[in-house]
Amino acid sequence: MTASIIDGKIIAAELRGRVAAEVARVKSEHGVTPGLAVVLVGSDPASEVYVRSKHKQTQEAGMASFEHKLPADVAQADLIALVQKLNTDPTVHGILVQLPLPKGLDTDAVVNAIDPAKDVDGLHPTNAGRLASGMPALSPCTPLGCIILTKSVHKSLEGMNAIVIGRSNLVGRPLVQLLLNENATVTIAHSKSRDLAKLCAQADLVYAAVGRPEMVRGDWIKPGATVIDVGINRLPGAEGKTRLVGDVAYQEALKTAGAITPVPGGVGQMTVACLLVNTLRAACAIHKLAAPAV
Ligand SMILES: NC(=O)C1=CN([C@@H]2O[C@H](COP(=O)(O)OP(=O)(O)OC[C@H]3O[C@@H](n4cnc5c(N)ncnc54)[C@H](OP(=O)(O)O)[C@@H]3O)[C@@H](O)[C@H]2O)C=CC1
Ligand SMILES: Nc1nc(=O)c2c([nH]1)NC[C@@H]1CN(c3ccc(C(=O)N[C@@H](CCC(=O)O)C(=O)O)cc3)C=[N+]21
Repeated sequence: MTASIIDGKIIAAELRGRVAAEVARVKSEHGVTPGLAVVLVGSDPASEVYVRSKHKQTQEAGMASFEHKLPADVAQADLIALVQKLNTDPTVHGILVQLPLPKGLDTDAVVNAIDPAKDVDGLHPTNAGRLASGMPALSPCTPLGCIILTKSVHKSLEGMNAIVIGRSNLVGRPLVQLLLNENATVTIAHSKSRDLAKLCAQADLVYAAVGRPEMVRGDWIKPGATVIDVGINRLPGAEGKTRLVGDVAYQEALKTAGAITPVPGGVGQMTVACLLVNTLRAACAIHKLAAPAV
């Protein structure tokens, strides 16, 4: 069997189209232009890929995009002061602080300083707690994108066996919560899990969010399973360039999976599109408008 390829580019473009239409409506009917502020401290290769596409796509959707680049040795107090300024800036509806932060900065303190109403990454404990309690919340973009991609293959995830490999606050944990909301049966694996291959073999849905290039092998995958590869790993490529690979051995998995996301062109595309969705949602909630139809 050769897996069908889940085209994140197309699915994300459709979603961005719906966001752009709603942004145009909110602007003309209510005079509100949703605005996203991105804070990048120092330089991290994975973060830079993300920042590039975010800026462009935010503007293409008709939103305002603000970028704040700070040096890696910025003082904690100055970073928090910037977040607090963005909290009170009426043109900003979404605040995203790129992670990981350079050593020496207290990530929890920075995330906790973000106004939960503007927390488009869904990282603030208020949003994480609301999601875990089954309440409406701003949820992290990558897990939201994973669910949309899965639903492009399976209308309902009810009763399906899912495995999420990785338990970070940004990806693994919130993805588990969203899968529970879809009534999937979820196994959570991490660096201390035993016999990942055996755990994977039982899963109809495999989510790899580890940060280890091609760790998940083709023969771990149950024939016909849907594989969602979250990993973005940069490896040295031809002619001194770098190439991106996922956490799944793609060529191997193609042979056993029923459907699979490529890297690039899969989950990463959806992360940016869902960030636009969250910014639009935040803007509507802040201005007490009805939730957008996206
Ligand atoms: N496509 C996209 O839009 C995005 C992609 N990413 C990518 O996704 C990947 C994961 O990101 P993120 O969640 O932030 O990473 P983290 O480093 O925060 O978390 C990695 C998780 O993987 C687990 N892990 C590490 N080694 C193993 C192992 N050998 N076996 C099983 N589990 C293991 C860790 O377990 P433990 O908790 O025990 O340490 C941890 O829970 C990265 O490649 C990142 O670049 C991230 C965000 C968005
Ligand atoms: N607070 C915070 N929130 C995040 O969501 C967050 C973060 N920090 N830090 C870095 C990681 C990584 N991440 C990516 C998102 C999209 C692409 C993306 O657009 N990928 C394209 C690749 C484009 C190319 O080829 O260059 C694709 O996969 O098709 C990549 C990486 C979000 N992250």
